[in-house]
Amino acid sequence: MLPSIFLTALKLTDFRNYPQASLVLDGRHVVLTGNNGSGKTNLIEAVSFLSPGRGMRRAAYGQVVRKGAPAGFAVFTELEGMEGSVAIGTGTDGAEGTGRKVRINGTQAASGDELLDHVRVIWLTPSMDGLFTGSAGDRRRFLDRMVLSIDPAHGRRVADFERAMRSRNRLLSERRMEPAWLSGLEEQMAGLGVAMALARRELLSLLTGLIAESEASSPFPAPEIALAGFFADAADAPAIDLEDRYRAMLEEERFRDAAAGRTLDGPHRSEMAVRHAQKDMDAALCSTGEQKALLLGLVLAHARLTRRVSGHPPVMLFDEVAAHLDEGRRAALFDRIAEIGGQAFMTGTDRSLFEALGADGQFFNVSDGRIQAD
Ligand SMILES: Nc1ncnc2c1ncn2[C@@H]1O[C@H](COP(=O)(O)OP(=O)(O)OP(=O)(O)O)[C@@H](O)[C@H]1O
Repeated sequence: MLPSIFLTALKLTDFRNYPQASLVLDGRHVVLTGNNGSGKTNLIEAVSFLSPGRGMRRAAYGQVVRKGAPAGFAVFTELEGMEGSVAIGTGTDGAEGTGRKVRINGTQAASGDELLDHVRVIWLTPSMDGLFTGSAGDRRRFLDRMVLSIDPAHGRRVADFERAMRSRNRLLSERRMEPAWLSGLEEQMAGLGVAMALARRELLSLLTGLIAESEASSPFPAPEIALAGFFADAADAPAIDLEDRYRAMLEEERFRDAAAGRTLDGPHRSEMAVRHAQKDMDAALCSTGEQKALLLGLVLAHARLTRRVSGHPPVMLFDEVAAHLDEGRRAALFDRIAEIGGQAFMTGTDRSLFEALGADGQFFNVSDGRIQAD
């Protein structure tokens, strides 16, 4: 069994509907039950802040601070395995400003990406239900989050590409067509954009290999995933050729992009195509239940890949997942989680959904922003 990194303490201050909350955890799976609106999702959202970005709800800072709180919020965690602590928040530690700050072992991190050196967090939430039928942007973000777990430099790469693209868009919209300025930005976009596409391709190929390995034993349908949109047809072309091609295209399309007010083609428009392999059908055409099962299969494969690449099982957050599975699939989910080996946080309104976990679960009841061992 690979060494696990798990939360031993979680403390919240003025986070969502929690004025104060404190949990002592012992490494078992954490089960949170309670009525609708009690604060179960809020609690695991706090755990999702242990990954770069804005957490599983992509919430703005102002949304997570408890309504009426005198200052900012704080999320404090202690982790076994990294022997240290991670604190995220602002205001309450006397820090100036309103940005979200990350402190690792008491020292402010230069960027949230540093969290990936310590812990990886993966989640599945009801808001992801429409992933296959929803916007390409959501699928691209999901894909890029998966890439981060195998390649922590990916976040910076995407941010730098987008910054260069915004600068190019600004120049074009203002009709400032100075070739030297535009060429410099397009050069950056070509290098970063191709690196983005290659990192995505690598992730999908690793994930596909892993899904093929475990397909026979999985009760969840195997998703077939591929890159769609820009660079999808690039196959195994060398990076240098792709860069040349993209740079030439950007130069050629300056007037078209100026008219549109934005860069129309590029890896910022790529996304992920998912098919139900056994049915040979686009995931978007599958039934709601089949889509949920496909997504669960994808998230579990990603968890296994993260474990293989980082050397530690990820912390896994399953919001309202158990309630949508029949008894057999629920048991299979618990088995899969046990195989992966990391700490899982699971929510549901009904404690009986989790009875099969037995002594592997640490149970809490959540009621109106208060949490008690159950
Ligand atoms: N910034 C905030 N300040 C105070 N309360 C908030 C804030 N943001 C959200 N809430 C409240 O937190 C409550 C609990 O939300 P949460 O999503 O955690 O519920 P839940 O227990 O997961 O419920 P469900 O079973 O319905 O999904 C909601 O009633 C919401 O109004």
